[in-house]
Amino acid sequence: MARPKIALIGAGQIGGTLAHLAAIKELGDVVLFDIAEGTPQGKALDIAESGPSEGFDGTFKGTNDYADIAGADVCIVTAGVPRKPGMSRDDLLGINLKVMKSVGEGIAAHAPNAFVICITNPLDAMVWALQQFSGLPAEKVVGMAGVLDSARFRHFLSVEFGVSMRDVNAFVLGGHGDTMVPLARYSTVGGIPLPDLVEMGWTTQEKLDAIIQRTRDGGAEIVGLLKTGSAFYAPATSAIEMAEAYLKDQKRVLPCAAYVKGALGLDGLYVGVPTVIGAGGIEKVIDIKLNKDEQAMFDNSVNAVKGLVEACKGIDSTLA
Ligand SMILES: NC(=O)c1ccc[n+]([C@@H]2O[C@H](COP(=O)([O-])OP(=O)(O)OC[C@H]3O[C@@H](n4cnc5c(N)ncnc54)[C@H](O)[C@@H]3O)[C@@H](O)[C@H]2O)c1
Ligand SMILES: O=C(O)C[C@H](O)C(=O)O
Repeated sequence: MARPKIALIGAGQIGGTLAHLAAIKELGDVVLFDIAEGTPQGKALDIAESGPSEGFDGTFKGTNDYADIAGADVCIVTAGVPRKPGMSRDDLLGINLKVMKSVGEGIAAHAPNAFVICITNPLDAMVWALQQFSGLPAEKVVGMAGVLDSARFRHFLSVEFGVSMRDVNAFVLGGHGDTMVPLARYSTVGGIPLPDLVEMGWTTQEKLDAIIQRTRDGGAEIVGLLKTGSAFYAPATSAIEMAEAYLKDQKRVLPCAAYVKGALGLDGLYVGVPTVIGAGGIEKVIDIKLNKDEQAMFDNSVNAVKGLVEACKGIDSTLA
């Protein structure tokens, strides 16, 4: 059977890391696309030349021509601009919306059957716009954010509790911005929910609150340290986890920015929710039950995302 084809739209920091991870995990043949001439070609060749030592098979092509993504099974989109210190993700909306238009048209023309994972910020609005511009089915177009935000939460918790990250599970829902909703009640260490761990005296509510806030600020913390760009290792790993779930029909339960109509009281919006990813793309949105406080935080986040979607419609009248 032929290897799957993975198209990476954007060959910057995340795009290059995605290509390297896809190579090491032997997920398929990789095409790196970018408007910058030489960058995708150089990264593709560099990664291919690591093959003999690493011992992977697969082909790696860099290109500036959308025709080369033809027939891709998965497209992962990082094309656009990252924020700089002092900026919010939302400040990228105008510039990255234009990028989503050209990327959506490129995917529609050459890879209409692909499972598309958007990473470009501001994430929830950009994945919505990408689905609109490409016209692909909503269950095949999804945004990566919840896996990353939850991984940050899990990492901070594992350090606090002094346990393996493998035994920490966490869910962060809502929009990928300052209003994101880390759900303590649905997050566990060794299967024990965080509120119970506070009651047991293993940590304090103050420490847990600080970890939740650090999770919300996780992207900005890295932007502040790097100064010239944003996180790329953990974002790439998170998107590869989603791509692998699709390619191997793993039925993974992952928090993603999915199109939600009906569940969680939503009437057609891309926002972070628990999903099941398998060969059908987003096969299920889990209609998680929230308590009053959680619902208020989720509603606040939903409203922030709705505001960004309206802003997109104001910029590009074809979206209205
Ligand atoms: N969703 C998340 O959790 C998450 C996490 C990290 C970063 N991001 C976002 O991902 C995006 C990419 O981040 P990065 O660090 O890889 O940035 P980067 O600047 O390193 O790479 C972006 C690449 O996009 C290319 N590009 C620009 N316009 C293009 C177009 N029209 N078509 C094709 N390629 C184009 C650029 O040439 C560049 O190589 C940013 O918007 C960033 O904010 C999101
Ligand atoms: O914070 C950013 O600008 C990038 C990304 O959204 C992240 O969370 O790392």
